[in-house]
Amino acid sequence: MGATRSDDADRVAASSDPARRVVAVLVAVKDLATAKSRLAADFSGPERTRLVLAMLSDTVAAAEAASVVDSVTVVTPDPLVAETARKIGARVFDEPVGDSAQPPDARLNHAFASAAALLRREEVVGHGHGHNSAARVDVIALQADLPALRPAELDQAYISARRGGRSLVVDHHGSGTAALILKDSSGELAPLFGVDSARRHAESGAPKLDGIWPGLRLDVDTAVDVRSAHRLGVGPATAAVLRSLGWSDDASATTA
Ligand SMILES: Nc1nc2c(ncn2[C@@H]2O[C@H](COP(=O)(O)OP(=O)(O)OP(=O)(O)O)[C@@H](O)[C@H]2O)c(=O)[nH]1
Ligand SMILES: C=C(OP(=O)(O)O)C(=O)O
Repeated sequence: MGATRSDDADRVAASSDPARRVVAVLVAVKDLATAKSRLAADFSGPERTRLVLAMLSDTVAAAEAASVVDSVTVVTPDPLVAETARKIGARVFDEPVGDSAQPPDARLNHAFASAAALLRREEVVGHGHGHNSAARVDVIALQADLPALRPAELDQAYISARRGGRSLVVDHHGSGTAALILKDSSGELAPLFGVDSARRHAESGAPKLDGIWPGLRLDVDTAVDVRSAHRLGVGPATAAVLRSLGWSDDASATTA
């Protein structure tokens, strides 16, 4: 949502441009009680909650600042996540509290798939107002825990994504998916997040995008990842939480 794309004049222009594509970022966050369990050995429950919300805030802010992005939507069953997301300008899709018999990855993929389908059914992305049947919606399903994400990384990944289907940004481990991009296609997002998702997304036809995007690829799951992100340079919300936990800003990079 770079400086000029989100104002009213642009929306009017967009509604009269049949070729214009709308780019919607979609972020999924599970309930805070179970989020980031792999950080439990290093951070208390309340610290994890603050960290998850801060990383979400920095991820959403960076996505909102990307020039190619028109809207950011957070899909979550958690009211505090929803409140945080709204405060920073994201839309929220409330997800029904999951069926505990359903495997966690299935819940996540269902949340992404149904939110993507809903976004693409809407005639106008933005705040759901207006009538722009010509709008075509591209979807970037993005991890919620990318505190070192730079807007330009997301711009470059979207621009390099292939048209007519899905593309994949592999995470820093090489096994997970940092982003799944559906561009200029009437096909489905068909998300396959979960263990080994990079391989499964690739095998299902999504090419892996090349690019030096350390912040985009650095999804934070473990304490080692927190340290890597801190060194790379995290956004202001995450920096504030880590500072409050005694982490020195000197350890983090200062480059934008
Ligand atoms: N909306 C929604 N988001 C989910 C769901 N399951 C996982 N997510 C989100 O998807 C991303 C990856 O999920 P996981 O790696 O399973 O969970 P995590 O909280 O990051 O970390 P761990 O608990 O350590 O596995 C995180 O942003 C989660 O919050 C779900 O059922 N619904
Ligand atoms: C669910 C995924 O992420 P994580 O690394 O957070 O488990 C994934 O990469 O598909």
